[in-house]
Amino acid sequence: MCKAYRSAAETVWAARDVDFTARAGEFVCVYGASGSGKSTLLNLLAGLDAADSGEIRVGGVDVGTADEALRASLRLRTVGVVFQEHNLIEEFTAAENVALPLEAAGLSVAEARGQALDQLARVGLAGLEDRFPWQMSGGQRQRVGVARALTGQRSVLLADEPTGALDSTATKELFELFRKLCDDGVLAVICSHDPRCRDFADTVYEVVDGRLESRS
Ligand SMILES: Nc1ncnc2c1ncn2[C@@H]1O[C@H](COP(=O)(O)OP(=O)(O)OP(=O)(O)O)[C@@H](O)[C@H]1O
Repeated sequence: MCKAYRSAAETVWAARDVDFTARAGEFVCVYGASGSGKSTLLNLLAGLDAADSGEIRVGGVDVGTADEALRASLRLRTVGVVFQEHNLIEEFTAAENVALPLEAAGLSVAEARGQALDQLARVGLAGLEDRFPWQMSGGQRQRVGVARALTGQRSVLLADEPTGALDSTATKELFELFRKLCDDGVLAVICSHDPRCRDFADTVYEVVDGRLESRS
């Protein structure tokens, strides 16, 4: 699979001959220099951007040829994304933030809250459901983001520098959570500059000028 950004002045290869497969339960760590193509890779996997050539299959869906409705459905049912900043809605509690995509998918408020509480317990936040983001630590807020990304039985977790705003202890705890979730069957592709990510991963790649080079 290839992806280039072209302008009159230059062509930047953000993904070059990328060829990889990952399975349910696998923790994939991707690292690389700034500008090497990590975010591009995640955006392509999430169907947020389109490749120039090649095929990307996520959970049986060909992301490349899927129309916007199918890609939106993929993000609602299969793939969840976590970013460096938690992107939670400050006026909503943890449970309301996690329930939001479920209500958008058509669940009743009560059903959505029930599933949100299950997901929050899964990420270690039982008892904190009714706190607002500003009443939680950075690590706890990222866990809410992970719970939201996995609602609706989504099983593929993509994260772009999820520990970028966290201290050392919260960083290690988040990697431990990703490991636990993968042991429960989640496929996680985590882009991280933090070398500790590699200690928890099954598979490690370095992105070098858009190429994915195996490091495990
Ligand atoms: N929309 C765009 N238009 C033009 N070039 C782009 C665009 N998006 C990304 N690029 C270029 O593609 C390359 C890969 O960018 P990408 O954001 O994937 O890198 P990254 O490894 O995630 O970097 P960082 O660690 O700094 O976030 C970079 O050279 C970047 O400048």
